[in-house]
Amino acid sequence: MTHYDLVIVGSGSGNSLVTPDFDDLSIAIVEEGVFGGTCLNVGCIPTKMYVYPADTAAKAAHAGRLGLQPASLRADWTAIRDRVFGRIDPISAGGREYRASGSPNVTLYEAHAEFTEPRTLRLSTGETITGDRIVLATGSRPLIPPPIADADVPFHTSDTVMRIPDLPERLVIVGAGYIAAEFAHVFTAFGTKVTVVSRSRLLRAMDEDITTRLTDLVRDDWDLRLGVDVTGISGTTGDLTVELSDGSQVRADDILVAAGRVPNSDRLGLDKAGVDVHDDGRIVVDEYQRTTADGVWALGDVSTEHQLKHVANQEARVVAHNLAHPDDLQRSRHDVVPAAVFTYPQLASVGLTEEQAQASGRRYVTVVQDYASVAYGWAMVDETSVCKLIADPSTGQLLGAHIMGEQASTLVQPIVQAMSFGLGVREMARDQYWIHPALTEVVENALLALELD
Ligand SMILES: Cc1cc2nc3c(=O)[nH]c(=O)nc-3n(C[C@H](O)[C@H](O)[C@H](O)COP(=O)(O)OP(=O)(O)OC[C@H]3O[C@@H](n4cnc5c(N)ncnc54)[C@H](O)[C@@H]3O)c2cc1C
Ligand SMILES: NC(=O)c1ccc[n+]([C@@H]2O[C@H](COP(=O)([O-])OP(=O)(O)OC[C@H]3O[C@@H](n4cnc5c(N)ncnc54)[C@H](O)[C@@H]3O)[C@@H](O)[C@H]2O)c1
Repeated sequence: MTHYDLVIVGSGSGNSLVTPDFDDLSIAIVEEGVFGGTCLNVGCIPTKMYVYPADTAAKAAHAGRLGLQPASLRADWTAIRDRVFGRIDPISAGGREYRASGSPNVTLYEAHAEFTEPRTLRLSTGETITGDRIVLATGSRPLIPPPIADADVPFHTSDTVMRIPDLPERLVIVGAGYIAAEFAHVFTAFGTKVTVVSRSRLLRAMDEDITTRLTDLVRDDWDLRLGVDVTGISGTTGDLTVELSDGSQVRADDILVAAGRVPNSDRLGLDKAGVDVHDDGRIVVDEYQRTTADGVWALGDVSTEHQLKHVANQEARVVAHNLAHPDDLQRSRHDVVPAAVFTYPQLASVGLTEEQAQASGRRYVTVVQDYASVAYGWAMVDETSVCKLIADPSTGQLLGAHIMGEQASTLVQPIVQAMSFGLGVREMARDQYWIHPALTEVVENALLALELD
Protein backbone atom coordinates (compact mmCIF):
# COMPACT_ATOMS: atom_id res chain seq x y z
CA MET A 1 0.00 0.00 0.00
CA THR A 2 1.40 3.40 -0.99
CA HIS A 3 0.14 6.64 0.48
CA TYR A 4 -0.07 9.99 -1.37
CA ASP A 5 -0.99 13.52 -0.34
CA LEU A 6 -3.19 13.74 -3.44
CA VAL A 7 -4.62 11.09 -5.78
CA ILE A 8 -6.22 12.11 -9.08
CA VAL A 9 -8.26 9.56 -11.01
CA GLY A 10 -8.47 10.49 -14.70
CA SER A 11 -5.84 12.29 -16.80
CA GLY A 12 -8.15 14.56 -18.83
CA SER A 13 -9.00 17.74 -16.95
CA GLY A 14 -7.63 15.97 -13.85
CA ASN A 15 -4.11 16.26 -15.22
CA SER A 16 -4.34 20.05 -15.42
CA LEU A 17 -4.90 20.23 -11.66
CA VAL A 18 -1.25 19.65 -10.97
CA THR A 19 0.01 23.22 -10.71
CA PRO A 20 3.22 24.52 -9.07
CA ASP A 21 1.10 25.00 -5.89
CA PHE A 22 1.46 21.23 -5.42
CA ASP A 23 5.23 20.90 -5.94
CA ASP A 24 5.68 19.85 -2.31
CA LEU A 25 2.96 17.19 -2.37
CA SER A 26 3.29 13.55 -3.34
CA ILE A 27 0.74 12.98 -6.13
CA ALA A 28 -0.59 9.92 -7.91
CA ILE A 29 -2.43 10.15 -11.24
CA VAL A 30 -4.37 7.04 -12.23
CA GLU A 31 -5.42 6.60 -15.86
CA GLU A 32 -6.93 3.47 -17.35
CA GLY A 33 -7.09 4.65 -20.96
CA VAL A 34 -5.11 6.88 -23.29
CA PHE A 35 -3.35 9.70 -21.45
CA GLY A 36 -5.03 13.09 -21.82
CA GLY A 37 -8.69 12.04 -21.76
CA THR A 38 -11.59 12.67 -24.10
CA CYS A 39 -11.12 16.23 -25.36
CA LEU A 40 -7.60 15.71 -26.63
CA ASN A 41 -7.81 12.15 -27.91
CA VAL A 42 -11.37 11.52 -29.09
CA GLY A 43 -13.37 14.68 -28.43
CA CYS A 44 -13.28 18.43 -28.99
CA ILE A 45 -9.90 18.71 -30.63
CA PRO A 46 -9.86 15.96 -33.28
CA THR A 47 -13.53 16.60 -34.15
CA LYS A 48 -12.81 20.26 -34.87
CA MET A 49 -9.78 19.25 -36.94
CA TYR A 50 -12.22 17.28 -39.11
CA VAL A 51 -14.84 20.04 -39.05
CA TYR A 52 -12.47 22.65 -40.48
CA PRO A 53 -11.82 20.85 -43.80
CA ALA A 54 -15.50 19.87 -43.85
CA ASP A 55 -16.45 23.56 -43.57
CA THR A 56 -14.08 24.36 -46.43
CA ALA A 57 -15.66 21.67 -48.62
CA ALA A 58 -19.20 22.79 -47.69
CA LYS A 59 -18.37 26.40 -48.53
CA ALA A 60 -16.92 25.39 -51.89
CA ALA A 61 -20.08 23.42 -52.65
CA HIS A 62 -22.23 26.48 -51.82
CA ALA A 63 -20.01 29.04 -53.58
CA GLY A 64 -22.32 29.49 -56.58
CA ARG A 65 -24.26 32.29 -54.90
CA LEU A 66 -21.02 34.30 -54.68
CA GLY A 67 -20.44 34.08 -58.44
CA LEU A 68 -17.79 31.37 -57.99
CA GLN A 69 -18.01 28.05 -59.76
CA PRO A 70 -19.27 25.66 -57.05
CA ALA A 71 -16.63 22.98 -56.49
CA SER A 72 -16.92 19.47 -55.19
CA LEU A 73 -13.73 19.14 -53.15
CA ARG A 74 -12.78 15.50 -52.77
CA ALA A 75 -11.73 14.47 -49.27
CA ASP A 76 -8.57 12.42 -48.91
CA TRP A 77 -9.74 10.63 -45.76
CA THR A 78 -6.43 8.90 -45.09
CA ALA A 79 -4.48 12.17 -45.40
CA ILE A 80 -6.88 14.06 -43.12
CA ARG A 81 -7.02 11.24 -40.55
CA ASP A 82 -3.25 10.86 -40.46
CA ARG A 83 -2.71 14.62 -40.21
CA VAL A 84 -5.17 14.89 -37.30
CA PHE A 85 -3.72 12.03 -35.30
CA GLY A 86 -0.17 12.79 -36.37
CA ARG A 87 -0.67 16.06 -34.50
CA ILE A 88 -2.63 14.75 -31.51
CA ASP A 89 -1.05 11.42 -30.64
CA PRO A 90 2.38 12.95 -29.94
CA ILE A 91 0.78 15.52 -27.60
CA SER A 92 -0.87 12.72 -25.64
CA ALA A 93 2.36 10.69 -25.64
CA GLY A 94 4.36 13.75 -24.53
CA GLY A 95 1.94 14.44 -21.68
CA ARG A 96 2.14 10.83 -20.59
CA GLU A 97 5.95 10.86 -20.71
CA TYR A 98 6.06 14.07 -18.66
CA ARG A 99 3.92 12.52 -15.91
CA ALA A 100 5.59 9.10 -16.13
CA SER A 101 9.15 10.34 -15.83
CA GLY A 102 9.41 14.14 -15.94
CA SER A 103 7.44 15.23 -12.84
CA PRO A 104 9.49 14.36 -9.72
CA ASN A 105 6.59 14.46 -7.25
CA VAL A 106 4.06 12.66 -9.51
CA THR A 107 3.60 8.92 -9.99
CA LEU A 108 1.54 7.79 -12.98
CA TYR A 109 -0.40 4.55 -12.63
CA GLU A 110 -1.81 3.16 -15.87
CA ALA A 111 -4.65 1.16 -14.39
CA HIS A 112 -8.32 1.13 -13.48
CA ALA A 113 -9.03 2.49 -9.99
CA GLU A 114 -11.87 1.49 -7.69
CA PHE A 115 -12.53 2.29 -4.02
CA THR A 116 -12.37 -0.54 -1.49
CA GLU A 117 -12.92 1.76 1.49
CA PRO A 118 -12.87 5.52 2.12
CA ARG A 119 -9.87 7.18 0.46
CA THR A 120 -8.44 3.80 -0.49
CA LEU A 121 -8.24 2.71 -4.12
CA ARG A 122 -7.49 -0.72 -5.47
CA LEU A 123 -5.86 -0.61 -8.92
CA SER A 124 -6.30 -3.20 -11.66
CA THR A 125 -2.55 -3.84 -11.42
CA GLY A 126 -3.16 -5.26 -7.93
CA GLU A 127 -1.63 -2.29 -6.08
CA THR A 128 -3.51 -0.36 -3.40
CA ILE A 129 -3.04 3.37 -2.96
CA THR A 130 -4.45 5.77 -0.39
CA GLY A 131 -4.75 9.53 -0.46
CA ASP A 132 -5.36 12.33 2.03
CA ARG A 133 -7.30 13.94 -0.76
CA ILE A 134 -8.75 12.27 -3.85
CA VAL A 135 -10.04 13.97 -7.01
CA LEU A 136 -12.42 12.03 -9.26
CA ALA A 137 -12.12 13.31 -12.83
CA THR A 138 -13.21 10.14 -14.59
CA GLY A 139 -15.33 11.72 -17.34
CA SER A 140 -18.08 9.97 -19.30
CA ARG A 141 -18.45 7.34 -22.03
CA PRO A 142 -20.85 6.78 -24.92
CA LEU A 143 -24.28 5.40 -24.06
CA ILE A 144 -25.18 2.43 -26.26
CA PRO A 145 -28.98 1.91 -26.49
CA PRO A 146 -30.15 -1.69 -25.85
CA PRO A 147 -31.06 -2.84 -29.38
CA ILE A 148 -27.57 -1.94 -30.51
CA ALA A 149 -25.76 -3.12 -27.38
CA ASP A 150 -27.63 -6.44 -27.53
CA ALA A 151 -26.99 -7.13 -31.22
CA ASP A 152 -23.75 -8.81 -32.16
CA VAL A 153 -23.10 -6.26 -34.88
CA PRO A 154 -20.15 -3.89 -35.33
CA PHE A 155 -20.75 -0.20 -34.67
CA HIS A 156 -18.71 2.91 -34.00
CA THR A 157 -18.85 5.63 -31.40
CA SER A 158 -17.00 8.94 -31.39
CA ASP A 159 -14.16 7.00 -29.72
CA THR A 160 -13.47 5.00 -32.88
CA VAL A 161 -15.11 6.62 -35.90
CA MET A 162 -12.36 9.15 -36.52
CA ARG A 163 -9.79 6.40 -37.05
CA ILE A 164 -11.69 4.19 -39.51
CA PRO A 165 -9.58 2.98 -42.46
CA ASP A 166 -11.83 4.28 -45.25
CA LEU A 167 -14.56 6.83 -45.75
CA PRO A 168 -17.86 4.90 -45.77
CA GLU A 169 -20.23 5.41 -48.68
CA ARG A 170 -23.26 5.20 -46.36
CA LEU A 171 -23.31 6.04 -42.65
CA VAL A 172 -26.22 5.78 -40.22
CA ILE A 173 -25.88 8.03 -37.19
CA VAL A 174 -28.04 7.11 -34.18
CA GLY A 175 -28.83 10.22 -32.14
CA ALA A 176 -29.43 13.85 -33.03
CA GLY A 177 -27.36 15.72 -30.46
CA TYR A 178 -24.02 17.50 -30.57
CA ILE A 179 -21.96 14.54 -31.72
CA ALA A 180 -24.49 13.48 -34.37
CA ALA A 181 -24.78 17.02 -35.78
CA GLU A 182 -21.01 17.51 -35.99
CA PHE A 183 -20.26 14.13 -37.59
CA ALA A 184 -23.24 14.38 -39.95
CA HIS A 185 -21.67 17.59 -41.26
CA VAL A 186 -18.16 16.13 -41.50
CA PHE A 187 -19.13 12.94 -43.30
CA THR A 188 -21.64 14.66 -45.61
CA ALA A 189 -19.06 17.26 -46.62
CA PHE A 190 -16.55 14.49 -47.31
CA GLY A 191 -19.02 12.73 -49.63
CA THR A 192 -20.68 10.08 -47.44
CA LYS A 193 -24.46 9.61 -47.64
CA VAL A 194 -25.56 10.22 -44.04
CA THR A 195 -28.82 9.12 -42.41
CA VAL A 196 -29.61 10.56 -38.97
CA VAL A 197 -31.95 8.44 -36.84
CA SER A 198 -33.30 9.81 -33.57
CA ARG A 199 -36.30 9.67 -31.34
CA SER A 200 -35.98 13.42 -30.71
CA ARG A 201 -35.73 16.50 -32.90
CA LEU A 202 -32.27 17.75 -33.85
CA LEU A 203 -30.38 19.22 -30.87
CA ARG A 204 -33.35 18.97 -28.55
CA ALA A 205 -31.70 20.99 -25.76
CA MET A 206 -31.25 24.08 -27.91
CA ASP A 207 -33.73 26.88 -28.70
CA GLU A 208 -36.43 25.31 -30.88
CA ASP A 209 -36.66 28.27 -33.23
CA ILE A 210 -32.99 27.83 -34.10
CA THR A 211 -33.03 24.05 -34.42
CA THR A 212 -36.12 24.20 -36.64
CA ARG A 213 -34.18 26.51 -38.96
CA LEU A 214 -31.20 24.15 -38.87
CA THR A 215 -33.43 21.17 -39.63
CA ASP A 216 -34.85 22.96 -42.68
CA LEU A 217 -31.35 23.72 -43.92
CA VAL A 218 -29.81 20.26 -43.52
CA ARG A 219 -32.84 18.29 -44.66
CA ASP A 220 -31.61 18.25 -48.27
CA ASP A 221 -28.14 16.98 -47.32
CA TRP A 222 -28.87 14.59 -44.45
CA ASP A 223 -31.52 11.86 -44.65
CA LEU A 224 -33.38 12.75 -41.43
CA ARG A 225 -35.41 10.03 -39.68
CA LEU A 226 -36.62 11.87 -36.58
CA GLY A 227 -39.17 10.67 -34.04
CA VAL A 228 -38.24 7.02 -34.51
CA ASP A 229 -36.29 4.48 -32.49
CA VAL A 230 -33.82 1.89 -33.66
CA THR A 231 -35.50 -1.49 -33.11
CA GLY A 232 -32.77 -3.75 -34.46
CA ILE A 233 -29.56 -3.94 -36.44
CA SER A 234 -28.05 -6.79 -38.42
CA GLY A 235 -25.31 -7.52 -40.93
CA THR A 236 -21.67 -6.68 -40.98
CA THR A 237 -19.47 -3.69 -41.81
CA GLY A 238 -20.16 -2.72 -45.41
CA ASP A 239 -23.59 -4.39 -45.39
CA LEU A 240 -25.59 -3.34 -42.36
CA THR A 241 -29.36 -3.01 -41.98
CA VAL A 242 -30.90 -0.75 -39.36
CA GLU A 243 -34.57 -1.40 -38.51
CA LEU A 244 -36.65 1.55 -37.33
CA SER A 245 -39.76 1.73 -35.17
CA ASP A 246 -41.83 3.09 -38.09
CA GLY A 247 -41.25 -0.21 -39.92
CA SER A 248 -38.67 1.19 -42.35
CA GLN A 249 -35.09 0.01 -42.86
CA VAL A 250 -31.87 1.84 -43.68
CA ARG A 251 -28.85 0.17 -45.30
CA ALA A 252 -25.38 1.35 -44.33
CA ASP A 253 -21.69 0.51 -44.44
CA ASP A 254 -21.08 1.79 -40.90
CA ILE A 255 -23.12 2.87 -37.87
CA LEU A 256 -22.14 5.67 -35.52
CA VAL A 257 -23.89 5.63 -32.14
CA ALA A 258 -24.19 9.16 -30.70
CA ALA A 259 -27.03 8.72 -28.22
CA GLY A 260 -25.56 10.61 -25.27
CA ARG A 261 -22.80 9.99 -22.73
CA VAL A 262 -23.02 8.44 -19.26
CA PRO A 263 -20.80 9.46 -16.33
CA ASN A 264 -17.99 7.06 -15.42
CA SER A 265 -19.17 6.77 -11.81
CA ASP A 266 -20.48 3.22 -11.89
CA ARG A 267 -17.17 1.34 -11.84
CA LEU A 268 -15.56 3.30 -9.01
CA GLY A 269 -16.92 1.48 -5.96
CA LEU A 270 -18.36 4.78 -4.75
CA ASP A 271 -20.67 3.09 -2.24
CA LYS A 272 -17.54 1.93 -0.38
CA ALA A 273 -16.20 5.47 -0.24
CA GLY A 274 -19.31 7.32 0.96
CA VAL A 275 -19.62 9.21 -2.33
CA ASP A 276 -23.26 9.78 -3.34
CA VAL A 277 -24.50 9.84 -6.94
CA HIS A 278 -27.58 11.37 -8.57
CA ASP A 279 -30.16 9.10 -10.24
CA ASP A 280 -28.57 9.83 -13.64
CA GLY A 281 -25.17 8.63 -12.40
CA ARG A 282 -23.51 12.01 -11.83
CA ILE A 283 -21.47 12.27 -8.65
CA VAL A 284 -23.10 14.68 -6.18
CA VAL A 285 -20.90 17.74 -5.59
CA ASP A 286 -21.46 21.03 -3.78
CA GLU A 287 -20.62 24.44 -5.19
CA TYR A 288 -16.96 23.94 -4.17
CA GLN A 289 -16.77 20.60 -6.07
CA ARG A 290 -16.70 18.58 -2.81
CA THR A 291 -18.39 15.18 -2.88
CA THR A 292 -20.31 13.79 0.08
CA ALA A 293 -17.14 11.99 1.30
CA ASP A 294 -14.63 13.94 3.33
CA GLY A 295 -11.50 14.75 1.28
CA VAL A 296 -12.97 13.54 -2.01
CA TRP A 297 -13.61 16.01 -4.85
CA ALA A 298 -15.09 15.55 -8.32
CA LEU A 299 -15.10 17.58 -11.52
CA GLY A 300 -15.95 17.45 -15.20
CA ASP A 301 -18.25 15.04 -17.01
CA VAL A 302 -18.49 12.64 -14.07
CA SER A 303 -20.32 15.21 -11.96
CA THR A 304 -21.47 18.13 -14.10
CA GLU A 305 -24.76 18.85 -15.86
CA HIS A 306 -22.75 20.47 -18.67
CA GLN A 307 -20.60 17.92 -20.49
CA LEU A 308 -18.31 20.57 -21.94
CA LYS A 309 -14.56 20.98 -21.78
CA HIS A 310 -14.64 24.65 -20.80
CA VAL A 311 -16.82 23.67 -17.82
CA ALA A 312 -14.46 20.82 -16.83
CA ASN A 313 -11.51 23.24 -17.13
CA GLN A 314 -13.19 25.82 -14.91
CA GLU A 315 -14.07 23.18 -12.32
CA ALA A 316 -10.47 21.89 -12.40
CA ARG A 317 -9.22 25.43 -11.65
CA VAL A 318 -11.69 25.66 -8.76
CA VAL A 319 -10.62 22.29 -7.33
CA ALA A 320 -6.93 23.21 -7.70
CA HIS A 321 -7.54 26.46 -5.82
CA ASN A 322 -9.63 24.79 -3.12
CA LEU A 323 -7.08 22.03 -2.53
CA ALA A 324 -4.34 24.64 -2.13
CA HIS A 325 -6.47 27.10 -0.08
CA PRO A 326 -8.78 25.10 2.21
CA ASP A 327 -9.58 28.23 4.23
CA ASP A 328 -10.57 30.31 1.22
CA LEU A 329 -12.78 28.08 -0.92
CA GLN A 330 -13.92 29.25 -4.37
CA ARG A 331 -17.29 28.39 -5.91
CA SER A 332 -17.76 26.91 -9.36
CA ARG A 333 -19.79 29.13 -11.62
CA HIS A 334 -22.50 27.50 -13.70
CA ASP A 335 -24.90 30.38 -14.33
CA VAL A 336 -23.71 31.55 -17.76
CA VAL A 337 -22.48 28.47 -19.63
CA PRO A 338 -22.13 28.86 -23.38
CA ALA A 339 -21.98 26.03 -25.89
CA ALA A 340 -21.41 25.73 -29.62
CA VAL A 341 -22.19 22.97 -32.07
CA PHE A 342 -19.67 22.88 -34.90
CA THR A 343 -22.06 21.63 -37.53
CA TYR A 344 -22.88 23.46 -40.79
CA PRO A 345 -23.95 26.12 -40.19
CA GLN A 346 -22.55 26.53 -36.68
CA LEU A 347 -24.85 26.99 -33.70
CA ALA A 348 -23.95 28.76 -30.49
CA SER A 349 -25.99 29.51 -27.41
CA VAL A 350 -25.87 30.87 -23.90
CA GLY A 351 -28.49 31.32 -21.20
CA LEU A 352 -32.19 30.57 -21.44
CA THR A 353 -33.88 29.19 -24.53
CA GLU A 354 -37.22 30.81 -25.36
CA GLU A 355 -38.97 27.64 -24.13
CA GLN A 356 -37.20 27.98 -20.77
CA ALA A 357 -37.98 31.70 -20.55
CA GLN A 358 -41.64 30.92 -21.27
CA ALA A 359 -41.76 28.08 -18.71
CA SER A 360 -40.26 30.34 -16.04
CA GLY A 361 -43.32 32.60 -16.26
CA ARG A 362 -41.17 35.74 -16.34
CA ARG A 363 -41.59 38.65 -18.75
CA TYR A 364 -39.22 38.56 -21.67
CA VAL A 365 -38.71 40.07 -25.10
CA THR A 366 -36.98 38.50 -28.09
CA VAL A 367 -35.53 39.60 -31.37
CA VAL A 368 -34.35 37.55 -34.34
CA GLN A 369 -31.83 39.51 -36.38
CA ASP A 370 -30.86 38.18 -39.81
CA TYR A 371 -27.23 38.17 -40.89
CA ALA A 372 -28.75 39.49 -44.11
CA SER A 373 -29.50 42.77 -42.33
CA VAL A 374 -25.83 43.79 -42.05
CA ALA A 375 -23.17 44.58 -44.62
CA TYR A 376 -21.02 41.53 -43.91
CA GLY A 377 -24.10 39.35 -44.36
CA TRP A 378 -24.62 40.99 -47.79
CA ALA A 379 -21.01 40.17 -48.64
CA MET A 380 -21.67 36.55 -47.70
CA VAL A 381 -24.97 36.53 -49.63
CA ASP A 382 -26.35 34.92 -46.51
CA GLU A 383 -30.10 34.47 -46.40
CA THR A 384 -30.55 31.99 -43.58
CA SER A 385 -28.34 32.86 -40.60
CA VAL A 386 -29.74 34.55 -37.50
CA CYS A 387 -28.88 35.98 -34.11
CA LYS A 388 -31.72 35.58 -31.62
CA LEU A 389 -31.61 37.43 -28.30
CA ILE A 390 -33.84 37.10 -25.25
CA ALA A 391 -33.89 39.86 -22.64
CA ASP A 392 -35.72 41.02 -19.55
CA PRO A 393 -37.50 44.25 -20.64
CA SER A 394 -37.66 45.68 -17.14
CA THR A 395 -34.03 45.19 -16.07
CA GLY A 396 -32.53 45.50 -19.55
CA GLN A 397 -30.41 42.40 -18.89
CA LEU A 398 -29.84 39.67 -21.47
CA LEU A 399 -31.33 36.28 -20.59
CA GLY A 400 -30.15 34.23 -23.54
CA ALA A 401 -28.67 34.24 -27.02
CA HIS A 402 -28.92 31.69 -29.83
CA ILE A 403 -27.01 32.12 -33.04
CA MET A 404 -27.00 30.03 -36.20
CA GLY A 405 -24.52 30.86 -38.93
CA GLU A 406 -20.90 31.44 -39.76
CA GLN A 407 -18.71 32.37 -36.77
CA ALA A 408 -21.60 31.72 -34.35
CA SER A 409 -19.19 30.35 -31.74
CA THR A 410 -17.20 33.60 -31.91
CA LEU A 411 -20.16 35.99 -32.22
CA VAL A 412 -21.71 34.66 -29.02
CA GLN A 413 -18.66 35.54 -26.91
CA PRO A 414 -19.45 39.27 -26.34
CA ILE A 415 -22.90 38.17 -25.17
CA VAL A 416 -21.35 35.66 -22.78
CA GLN A 417 -19.19 38.48 -21.47
CA ALA A 418 -22.15 40.84 -21.03
CA MET A 419 -24.20 38.20 -19.22
CA SER A 420 -21.25 37.16 -17.02
CA PHE A 421 -20.54 40.72 -15.90
CA GLY A 422 -24.11 42.02 -15.81
CA LEU A 423 -23.72 44.50 -18.68
CA GLY A 424 -27.12 45.81 -19.77
CA VAL A 425 -28.45 45.70 -23.34
CA ARG A 426 -28.37 49.49 -23.85
CA GLU A 427 -24.85 49.97 -22.45
CA MET A 428 -23.56 47.05 -24.47
CA ALA A 429 -25.07 48.39 -27.69
CA ARG A 430 -24.12 52.03 -27.30
CA ASP A 431 -21.23 52.46 -24.87
CA GLN A 432 -18.63 50.84 -27.11
CA TYR A 433 -17.62 50.81 -30.77
CA TRP A 434 -18.72 47.95 -33.00
CA ILE A 435 -16.31 47.56 -35.91
CA HIS A 436 -17.86 48.36 -39.27
CA PRO A 437 -18.60 46.34 -41.36
CA ALA A 438 -17.77 43.28 -39.25
CA LEU A 439 -20.24 40.47 -38.70
CA THR A 440 -20.51 41.57 -35.05
CA GLU A 441 -22.87 44.28 -36.33
CA VAL A 442 -25.56 41.60 -36.35
CA VAL A 443 -25.22 41.40 -32.55
CA GLU A 444 -25.21 45.19 -32.26
CA ASN A 445 -28.38 45.48 -34.36
CA ALA A 446 -30.08 42.70 -32.43
CA LEU A 447 -29.35 44.53 -29.17
CA LEU A 448 -30.72 47.79 -30.59
CA ALA A 449 -33.87 46.04 -31.79
CA LEU A 450 -34.83 44.65 -28.38
CA GLU A 451 -37.90 46.50 -27.08
CA LEU A 452 -37.12 47.35 -23.47
CA ASP A 453 -39.38 49.20 -21.01
C1 LIG B 1 -16.80 13.68 -29.93
C2 LIG B 1 -16.80 14.72 -28.84
C3 LIG B 1 -16.64 16.05 -29.16
C4 LIG B 1 -16.63 17.01 -28.16
N1 LIG B 1 -16.49 18.33 -28.52
C5 LIG B 1 -16.51 19.27 -27.57
C6 LIG B 1 -16.34 20.64 -27.91
O1 LIG B 1 -16.18 21.00 -29.09
N2 LIG B 1 -16.35 21.56 -26.92
C7 LIG B 1 -16.53 21.19 -25.61
O2 LIG B 1 -16.55 22.07 -24.74
N3 LIG B 1 -16.70 19.91 -25.25
C8 LIG B 1 -16.69 18.94 -26.20
N4 LIG B 1 -16.82 17.63 -25.83
C9 LIG B 1 -16.97 17.29 -24.41
C10 LIG B 1 -15.61 17.25 -23.70
O3 LIG B 1 -14.74 16.42 -24.43
C11 LIG B 1 -15.76 16.72 -22.28
O4 LIG B 1 -16.71 17.53 -21.60
C12 LIG B 1 -14.46 16.78 -21.50
O5 LIG B 1 -13.42 16.20 -22.23
C13 LIG B 1 -14.62 16.08 -20.15
O6 LIG B 1 -13.40 16.11 -19.46
P1 LIG B 1 -13.18 15.26 -18.14
O7 LIG B 1 -11.84 15.64 -17.63
O8 LIG B 1 -14.35 15.36 -17.26
O9 LIG B 1 -13.15 13.73 -18.62
P2 LIG B 1 -12.16 12.96 -19.61
O10 LIG B 1 -11.35 13.88 -20.44
O11 LIG B 1 -13.01 11.97 -20.30
O12 LIG B 1 -11.14 12.22 -18.63
C14 LIG B 1 -11.52 11.13 -17.85
C15 LIG B 1 -10.40 10.11 -17.83
O13 LIG B 1 -10.61 9.23 -16.73
C16 LIG B 1 -10.23 7.93 -17.11
N5 LIG B 1 -10.94 7.01 -16.20
C17 LIG B 1 -12.28 6.82 -16.09
N6 LIG B 1 -12.57 5.97 -15.09
C18 LIG B 1 -11.38 5.59 -14.56
C19 LIG B 1 -11.02 4.73 -13.50
N7 LIG B 1 -11.93 4.11 -12.74
N8 LIG B 1 -9.70 4.53 -13.24
C20 LIG B 1 -8.74 5.17 -13.98
N9 LIG B 1 -9.03 6.02 -14.97
C21 LIG B 1 -10.33 6.24 -15.27
C22 LIG B 1 -10.65 7.83 -18.56
O14 LIG B 1 -9.92 6.82 -19.23
C23 LIG B 1 -10.36 9.25 -19.08
O15 LIG B 1 -9.09 9.33 -19.69
C24 LIG B 1 -16.80 16.64 -26.81
C25 LIG B 1 -16.95 15.28 -26.47
C26 LIG B 1 -16.95 14.33 -27.47
C27 LIG B 1 -17.09 12.88 -27.10
N1 LIG C 1 -19.31 21.15 -29.60
C1 LIG C 1 -19.45 20.66 -28.38
O1 LIG C 1 -19.39 21.36 -27.38
C2 LIG C 1 -19.69 19.19 -28.19
C3 LIG C 1 -19.51 18.31 -29.25
C4 LIG C 1 -19.75 16.96 -29.03
C5 LIG C 1 -20.16 16.52 -27.78
N2 LIG C 1 -20.31 17.40 -26.77
C6 LIG C 1 -20.79 16.97 -25.44
O2 LIG C 1 -20.95 15.58 -25.42
C7 LIG C 1 -22.27 15.27 -24.98
C8 LIG C 1 -22.73 13.99 -25.60
O3 LIG C 1 -23.03 14.21 -26.98
P1 LIG C 1 -24.15 13.37 -27.70
O4 LIG C 1 -24.41 13.98 -29.03
O5 LIG C 1 -23.83 11.91 -27.62
O6 LIG C 1 -25.40 13.53 -26.72
P2 LIG C 1 -26.64 14.53 -26.69
O7 LIG C 1 -27.22 14.42 -25.34
O8 LIG C 1 -26.28 15.87 -27.23
O9 LIG C 1 -27.65 13.87 -27.74
C9 LIG C 1 -28.11 12.55 -27.59
C10 LIG C 1 -29.05 12.23 -28.73
O10 LIG C 1 -29.32 10.83 -28.76
C11 LIG C 1 -30.71 10.63 -28.87
N3 LIG C 1 -31.02 9.32 -28.25
C12 LIG C 1 -30.91 9.00 -26.95
N4 LIG C 1 -31.26 7.71 -26.77
C13 LIG C 1 -31.58 7.21 -27.99
C14 LIG C 1 -32.02 5.95 -28.47
N5 LIG C 1 -32.20 4.92 -27.65
N6 LIG C 1 -32.24 5.82 -29.80
C15 LIG C 1 -32.05 6.87 -30.63
N7 LIG C 1 -31.65 8.09 -30.24
C16 LIG C 1 -31.42 8.25 -28.94
C17 LIG C 1 -31.32 11.80 -28.15
O11 LIG C 1 -32.65 11.99 -28.54
C18 LIG C 1 -30.40 12.92 -28.62
O12 LIG C 1 -30.77 13.38 -29.89
C19 LIG C 1 -23.11 16.48 -25.35
O13 LIG C 1 -24.24 16.60 -24.53
C20 LIG C 1 -22.14 17.60 -25.18
O14 LIG C 1 -22.23 18.09 -23.87
C21 LIG C 1 -20.09 18.73 -26.96
